This record gives sequence, C-alpha cells and structure tokens, in this order.
Amino acid sequence: MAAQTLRIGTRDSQLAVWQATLVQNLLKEAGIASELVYIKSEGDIDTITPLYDLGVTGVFTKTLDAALLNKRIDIAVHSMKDVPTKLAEGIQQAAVLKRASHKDILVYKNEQDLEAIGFVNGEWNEGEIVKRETSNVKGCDQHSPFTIGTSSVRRIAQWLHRYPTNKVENLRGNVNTRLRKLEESNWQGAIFAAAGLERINLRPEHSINLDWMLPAPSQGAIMVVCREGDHQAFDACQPFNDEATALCTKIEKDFLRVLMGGCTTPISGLAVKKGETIQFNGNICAPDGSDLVSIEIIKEVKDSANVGEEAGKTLLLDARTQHIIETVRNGKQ
Ligand SMILES: NCc1[nH]cc(CCC(=O)O)c1CC(=O)O
Repeated sequence: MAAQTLRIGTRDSQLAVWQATLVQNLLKEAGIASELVYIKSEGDIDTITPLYDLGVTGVFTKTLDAALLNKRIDIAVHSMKDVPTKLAEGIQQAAVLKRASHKDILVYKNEQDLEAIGFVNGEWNEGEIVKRETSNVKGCDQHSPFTIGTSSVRRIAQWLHRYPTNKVENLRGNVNTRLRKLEESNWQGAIFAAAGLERINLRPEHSINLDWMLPAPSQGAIMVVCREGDHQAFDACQPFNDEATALCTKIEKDFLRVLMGGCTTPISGLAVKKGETIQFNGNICAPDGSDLVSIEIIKEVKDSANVGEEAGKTLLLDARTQHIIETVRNGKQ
C-alpha cells in the first residue's frame, strides 16, 4: 500500500498541540508525512467541575479513543499521566517518548512567602518541615496560612500532609488558564507539572521544584496510541519509542492499577533508571493528608518488569493503606 499521510489526533490546548507537533516532527525524521486533527475532549469543555467529581477516568482520552476507533485519526498523542491504566478496548500503546522533567513545581507570587513553607536560601529546609505530630507547627504560622491552587487530589494530599494548616483552592483548566487564574487570585501559589510549562516556555521565573513531592505515575511522559492491529501506524512510531521511559512508566502505571487507579485516589509513583538499576518510589495518601504510606524498591533492570505490581501489592497488605482506600470509597460513592 502506498504510504499515506498519518492522521495525528490531538486536543487543541497549546500543550497538546506542542506535543502532537513533536510527534509530527519525529515522524518526519523517519520519513513519514502526517497531519494534525484537532479534537475537543470532555475534560477541556468542562473546566469548572474538579476532575475527581466528573467521576470518570479518561476524560481527556475518551474522545480521541473514539476518533481512533471511527478511523478519523490513525494515532493519538497524550500526556501519559492522563491515560487510564487500562487502555480502551481496541486501542494499543504504539510508543512512549523520552521523558522530560517528572517534577511538580510551585509557581509562587512573592519570594518572602516561601519561608512559610520551609524553602530558605534556595533549598528545602528539612528541619522546618511541618510534622503533623508536632503541635509546635514550625515554619508555617497558623495566623498566615499559605493558600495554594490545585485540583489534583494527589497534590492536595501531599501538600496537606506536609503543611496541615495550609489551604487549598480549586484550580482547573489548561496550563494557560491556570496561570491566569493564579495571577487573578489572592493565593500564594499554585502547583503545576514542570514538563507542561517548560515544553511551551511558560515556566515563570517565580517557580521552584517540589523535590519532596512524588509525581503522578508517568508524569512528564508522552504516549502515542494507535488502533490494535494497525501495523502501519505502530511501526511508524517505533523509531521514537524510548525503552527506558517505557519501562519506568509501565512500572508506575502498574503500581497505580494495582492500588485501584482512578483519579480519585492520591497515588504517586516514580521509577528512575540509574545505570543497570531501577529505583521505584511510590506512595498512597489520605485525601486530607492525614496519612501517607510509602514504599521504595530497587532492582536490577533485568528483574524490574514487575516492580510496580510488587510495590502495589505490598502496600495493599498494609492496614493503613486499606484504611485510606476505604476513606476514599466512602467519601466518593
Ligand atoms: N492533568 C493535566 C496535565 N496533564 C499533563 C500535564 C503536564 C505534562 C505532564 O505531566 O506530562 C498536565 C498539567 C499539569 O499537571 O500541570
């Protein structure tokens, strides 16, 4: 069959288009012509309701899945962390691009405010971490609580675990909208994925890496999907599949899936390949930050394929994990 122009489906946010264009350029390098097809997702249309209230996984991916299955497009490009742990029936992973920064960052307004969260002289001052157990709340004055914007249950939970007296406000929309809403608010800051802002040159100077926060499974990675059995589309994507990122994100997604997935549970996970070893760190957190259970597993790359599953299953044996899962279930259903 003569080579056809590959149709790349994408959401129409600036970040989504940037990511789809990256894939288009990579295809071009491999000698494959392609075009972008813009498709609106439910997650983009309703930017008021927090995602955890929409109650469905895959709000960003569903419409593109449908377009693939209807053959309106041949591949779809997603921020991998928005892709449900189980792909839709008839859809397969074609490639995972080399990961950019996996980190969450705080975009803040005033340098002076940072002392309240223990960020002093350009460093996280571990001695100043607010411990839930201590009544003497250091580094976080009860009278001037830090307020941050984010609608991610994972970010809320980890933030409140570290800063129990802080306030969190709902902040939805694509990254451009969220930056604007922060500017218009009276909050001290808001949390973003570094990759999302850096890709489109929007990372403000007033931002710091939240090195202590574990990212969403597969944050910073881009996934390309195609129809199951579409060998032409699948083969076209192999030149830019990054094996290390594919392995690390598989481990992180497995961890999420075993622990129940969904976007309603604060679950974080990061696998990093260092030489011939994989280091995995994961945690599950109570939505109000009152508890956090974490796990670390280090294995040789050759033995690491099931590390995410193993980590998830190990955490499930912990009574505190069970308690967190029950809290989430009872709260949301
Ligand atoms: N849920 C929205 C979303 N999905 C992917 C990214 C950024 C890119 C990435 O994390 O890979 C973002 C923005 C954010 O979390 O701030």
